[in-house]
Amino acid sequence: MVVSGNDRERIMNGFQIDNELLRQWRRLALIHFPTLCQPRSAHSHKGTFGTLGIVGGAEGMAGSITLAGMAALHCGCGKVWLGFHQPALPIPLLFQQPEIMLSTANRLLQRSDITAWVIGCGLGTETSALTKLTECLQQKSVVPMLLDADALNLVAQQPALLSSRQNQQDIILTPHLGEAARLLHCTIGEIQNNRYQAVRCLAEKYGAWVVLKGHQSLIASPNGQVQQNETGNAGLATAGSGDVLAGIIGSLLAQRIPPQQAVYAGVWLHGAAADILAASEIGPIGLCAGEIAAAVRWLRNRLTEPV
Ligand SMILES: NC(=O)C1=CN([C@@H]2O[C@H](COP(=O)(O)OP(=O)(O)OC[C@H]3O[C@@H](n4cnc5c(N)ncnc54)[C@H](OP(=O)(O)O)[C@@H]3O)[C@@H](O)[C@H]2O)[C@@H](O)CC1
Ligand SMILES: Nc1ncnc2c1ncn2[C@@H]1O[C@H](COP(=O)(O)OP(=O)(O)O)[C@@H](O)[C@H]1O
Ligand SMILES: [Mg+2]
Repeated sequence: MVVSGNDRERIMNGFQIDNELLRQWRRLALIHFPTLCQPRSAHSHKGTFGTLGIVGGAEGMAGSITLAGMAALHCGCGKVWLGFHQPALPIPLLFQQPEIMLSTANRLLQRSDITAWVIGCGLGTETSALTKLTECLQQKSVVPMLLDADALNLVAQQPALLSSRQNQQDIILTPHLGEAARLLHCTIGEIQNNRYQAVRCLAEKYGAWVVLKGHQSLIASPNGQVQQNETGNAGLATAGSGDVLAGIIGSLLAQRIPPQQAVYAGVWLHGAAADILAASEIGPIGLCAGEIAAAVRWLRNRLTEPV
């Protein structure tokens, strides 16, 4: 592919982005998420960038926890521990029994180095998951926690699960329209027609940050302030892109970025990565989780360069 010689386009690692757009994004990031624009110290080590604990990956859904973990590392956190399913150990399917998975999650819960949690990627909804979720929520060390997918479905069944948590302000919920409808006990159509009211209602009901995912996702703060995200495209309409978002936001939380920055930055990076891919030779159709995570990494590195 012939690349125009002027400074408007730049091909790096297979990604292309208009330099003026990149300058705009850098200026926006410097204002709204300045932490993302700081280059790394030469003396950093993996502990510098925090540890994300991910609980999920129930039988048959190991992919979701792996996608979230991969995305988290691409977005810069130092370590990721997966509870329930250890993809590094090729556990044959027959060994993916709840008791084995629970023992893995129990070991994870004992760790003292976890700086943020993601609960729910493929959590499944059998009672052991509920037990695990409850224990995670009541963790003595109150670190930020993102709930996605089946964790949201469990909270929809048992709203009191969240009330046990001391500081709701460091909880992030990331429902798509289907999960939001379950949380609000209404139809998807009602959510679709009243997105701002729905996301605000969820944030106030649970006292948490809420991302109502979809085209131009909405983000509500615990006190009901709503912002609309302007990045992203329909290339994200593929299975796993929500798990990747959970990994991205979880990664930023694990890096000790405050929830209000981590939520906005995570949703913005996720959509911007999809926009980079859609504008490249790849095109918008069928973006896969690995490409989105790689584009997030590429963009994070560009944001640390001078405007
Ligand atoms: N590789 C793996 O292991 C993966 C595992 N995963 C794990 O699978 C679990 C189930 O997650 P899930 O989102 O696939 O199913 P679920 O929440 O029951 O939604 C289906 C229902 O809701 C609707 N609906 C959904 N989205 C909507 C939207 N945006 N806007 C509107 N409607 C929407 C949808 O509508 P329909 O398809 O009927 O049009 C249907 O009615 C979860 O734990 C997740 O982590 C996945 O992450 C993928 C990769
Ligand atoms: N048409 C679209 N435009 C922009 N973003 C989209 C679109 N469709 C889906 N997305 C994004 O993709 C992700 C889908 O999340 P989710 O449905 O939970 O996926 P999964 O559970 O399969 O990983 C969300 O972040 C959502 O905002
Ligand atoms: Mg999902």
